[in-house]
Amino acid sequence: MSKPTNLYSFPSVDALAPALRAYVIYCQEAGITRHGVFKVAVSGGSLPKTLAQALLAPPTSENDTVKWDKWEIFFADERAVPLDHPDSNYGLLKAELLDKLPAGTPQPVVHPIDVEYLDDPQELADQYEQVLVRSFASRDSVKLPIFDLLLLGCGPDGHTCSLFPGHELLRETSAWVAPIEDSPKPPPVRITLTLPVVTHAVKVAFVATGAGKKEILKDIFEEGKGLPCALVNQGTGERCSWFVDNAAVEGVSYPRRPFSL
Ligand SMILES: O=C(O)[C@H](O)[C@@H](O)[C@H](O)[C@H](O)COP(=O)(O)O
Repeated sequence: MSKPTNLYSFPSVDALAPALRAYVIYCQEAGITRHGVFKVAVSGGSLPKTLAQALLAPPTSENDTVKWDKWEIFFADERAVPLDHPDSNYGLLKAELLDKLPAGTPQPVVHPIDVEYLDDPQELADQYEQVLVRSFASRDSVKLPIFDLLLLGCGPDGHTCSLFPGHELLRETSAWVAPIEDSPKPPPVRITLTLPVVTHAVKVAFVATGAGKKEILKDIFEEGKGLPCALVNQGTGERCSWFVDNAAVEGVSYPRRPFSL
């Protein structure tokens, strides 16, 4: 039986950001040690902004370095829209983070969706799965891709990636990437990593901030209720860490841990 998920709570987003940075750099170093690169997937929503606050801060020591040229960035979920559309998660990450890297920064490899397939969600997902197959193929017997880190958000209904409560996609067992055409959160057509891929990652980090999350965090941490975020917690145990502010966990009885690596 794995140990329980880590819940780290901070007084504010400003206090959370340096811890998130330290955690991401820890995962980066572990990835580089393992296979020379850092394979990370990110969600949309409020995450890219908080991530930017964490990662664009000046380094405080020699070990506190984001090695962008070792990063391979994937999308944990993406909306079926052009890359310059306001709903694009790629566009969001680019605007919030990638475009703000200081001039001369060695660039990460970024894997957006192939917009040629926007009109065919299944093909869009299959093509993105092929991107993963190519990227992870050098690893021994790849039954599932093993991301070094997944950086995820939590929706007010308990969804994560584009895995929504009660949706049949939660029962997907074979695809790595799946289409969804009836997302309750607009826009309706998206692709998403599937639950087996999410729970197979070396580490999973959720970032959830603001009082708007406290009711659902109660459900996720106290009762589970089969919510997608709770399923990730159950499938990953101590490999999963939540970075939240106090407002998001007010009244949640699950024990917080002091942040440490
Ligand atoms: O494309 C998306 O819609 C996101 O990937 C989604 O899974 C998001 O992470 C959550 O909805 C949390 O969003 P907030 O952080 O904005 O609440």
